[in-house]
Amino acid sequence: MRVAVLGAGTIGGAIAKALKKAGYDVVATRRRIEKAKELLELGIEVISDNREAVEKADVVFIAVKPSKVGDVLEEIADLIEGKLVISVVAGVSLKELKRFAKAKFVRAMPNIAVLVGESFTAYATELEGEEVELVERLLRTFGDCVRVEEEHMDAITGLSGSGPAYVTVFLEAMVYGGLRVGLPRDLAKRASLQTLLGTAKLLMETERHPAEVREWVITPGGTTIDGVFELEEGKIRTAVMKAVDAATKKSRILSKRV
Ligand SMILES: NC(=O)C1=CN([C@@H]2O[C@H](COP(=O)(O)OP(=O)(O)OC[C@H]3O[C@@H](n4cnc5c(N)ncnc54)[C@H](O)[C@@H]3O)[C@@H](O)[C@H]2O)C=CC1
Ligand SMILES: O=C(O)[C@@H]1CCC=N1
Repeated sequence: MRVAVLGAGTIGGAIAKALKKAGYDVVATRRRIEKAKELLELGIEVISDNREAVEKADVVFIAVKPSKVGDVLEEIADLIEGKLVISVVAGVSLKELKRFAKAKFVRAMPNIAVLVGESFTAYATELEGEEVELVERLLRTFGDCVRVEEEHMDAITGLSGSGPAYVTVFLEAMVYGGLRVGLPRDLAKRASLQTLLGTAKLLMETERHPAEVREWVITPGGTTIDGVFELEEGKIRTAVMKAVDAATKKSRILSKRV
């Protein structure tokens, strides 16, 4: 099966790599081919002609910026009639996509953890049966994947699409916390990262509520409660909720700019 990835930038490049690693034949396009050295080294064909890429492909991923998706779809409209086209473009609805071409569209939202096979990818589509099975086979090469109602896609974008950026802010703050109390940089980073990974794994494997796991850590009168007290004073919960809300709202208005 041959897959075209139009717009092999940050996420498109990650998608091309994941598909190639899973054994798919991948052709990718981007404006400046000289920036795609890593993809070429992996045996991914990189060209600048979207029409040539689509002609050769069974499935097409679109990973250009929201402001470019209309132009790209207009350019390839006749070639994607009846073809499976998966858009990972933030904020652009199935209805918008269908305005440009008669393709079998899927709206998906992965995150940058595609690079390590640990994305959370949600997708919405009107397709059924074997076509959805193919979509899932492709998206599973990125990590976990779930079908959702399209009404959730902007919120998914604001939560898990943008989420790695929020987590890195928190992680960096933890490392700085370690530096502040005198830990060497490497040790502070290693301790913070493993704590994040271990806590995520613990919550996933035990399926416990985060509050319950927090109670396991807080020894009455001990160290953790003093740390948690400071976090609550810094209003970390409202800060994170506001971040997700702002990114979701932005996703909702992006589609008006296509
Ligand atoms: N960066 C991320 O973590 C995620 C991004 N997305 C979505 O993916 C899309 C791309 O985002 P990024 O990868 O961050 O941006 P980017 O700027 O890194 O990548 C865009 C790529 O599109 C290429 N491009 C521009 N015009 C083109 C055209 N006419 N034909 C072919 N290629 C063209 C550019 O050369 C560039 O390589 C956006 O719509 C964004 O909403 C979705 C999920 C996660
Ligand atoms: O920042 C953005 O618009 C894209 C969508 C989700 C992650 N990055």
